[in-house]
Amino acid sequence: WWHSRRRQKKPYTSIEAAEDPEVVGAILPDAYEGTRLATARHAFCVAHSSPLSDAVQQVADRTQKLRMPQMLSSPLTVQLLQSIIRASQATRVLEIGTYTGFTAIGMAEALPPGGTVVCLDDFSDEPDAQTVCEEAIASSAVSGRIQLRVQQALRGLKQLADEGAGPFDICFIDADKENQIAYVELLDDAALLKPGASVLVDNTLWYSRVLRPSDKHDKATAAIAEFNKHVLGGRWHVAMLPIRDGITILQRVAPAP
Ligand SMILES: C[S@@+](CC[C@H](N)C(=O)[O-])C[C@H]1O[C@@H](n2cnc3c(N)ncnc32)[C@H](O)[C@@H]1O
Repeated sequence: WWHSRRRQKKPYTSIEAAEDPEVVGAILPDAYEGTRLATARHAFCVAHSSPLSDAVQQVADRTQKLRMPQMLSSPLTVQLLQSIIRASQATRVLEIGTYTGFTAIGMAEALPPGGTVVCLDDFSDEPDAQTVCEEAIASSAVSGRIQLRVQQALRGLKQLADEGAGPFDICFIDADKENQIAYVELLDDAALLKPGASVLVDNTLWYSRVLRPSDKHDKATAAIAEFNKHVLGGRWHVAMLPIRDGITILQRVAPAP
C-alpha cells in the first residue's frame, strides 16, 4: 500500500509517514501515544524542544528506580508549563500532585526570583516518592521557590484558602482523577485563582479510554470523562491539547451561575 502510494507520486504526508520505515522503523508504540507514528512524533517534539535542566533530568532518572515511574509527566509537559509561566509572567504557581518533583522543579525554574510553587501531595500513591522529592528539591538551585505541603489535596486547598495563601497565576492538576471537578471548583470558589489565571489538567485523554463511551466501568475513566464534560459548561475557556496523555488548559471566563 505504502509503495503503491509512492508510485502514484502523491505528496508525502503523515499518512505515508505512518508506514515509512525511515520514520517508524525502530519505534514501538507507547501506551499514551498509541501508534508508532504518534510515538515517533512525540519523541521528535521532545528532541526539538529546549532541553530539561540537569536537576529536572536527574529527578526523572531517580524516579525510574521507583515502583510507578509512569506517573512522571512528559518532558513536553514541563516545557509547556515553563512556556506558559514565562508568557504569563506568573509569580505564584500551585501544583496538585507532585510525586518526585519533576514538574514542580521544572516550573520553579521558569519563575522569576521570589516566585513560588506551592505543592500539595499526600504521597498516597507511592510513599517512597516523598524522600526522592524532598532530596531533589533540596539539591536543586530553586529550592527556595518550592513549598511542599504533605497533605491530602482537598484539605490542603481549603487550608491555603483559610490562610489567604492565594491567589495563584497558574495551577497544574496532576493527582487523583476522581476529585478533579472538586479541585477546579474549589480553586474558583475559594478565590485561589487570579483573574486570567490558567489551570492545566493532565491526563484528560487517559490512554484514549475517554474516547470509548463503553469504558465507564473504570472509575478514573468515568471521572475524567465527566470532568471533560463539566468544564465545557460555559464558565471556563477550554483548550484540550493532545500532548501525550492529554492536557486541558482552562481559564475562568464567566461568573458562577
Ligand atoms: C501523576 S503523580 C504526579 C506527577 C508529577 N506532577 C510529575 O509530573 O512528575 C500523582 C501524585 O498525586 C498524588 N495524589 C493522589 N491523590 C492525592 C490526593 N487526594 N491528595 C494529595 N495528593 C494526591 C500522588 O501521591 C502522586 O504523587
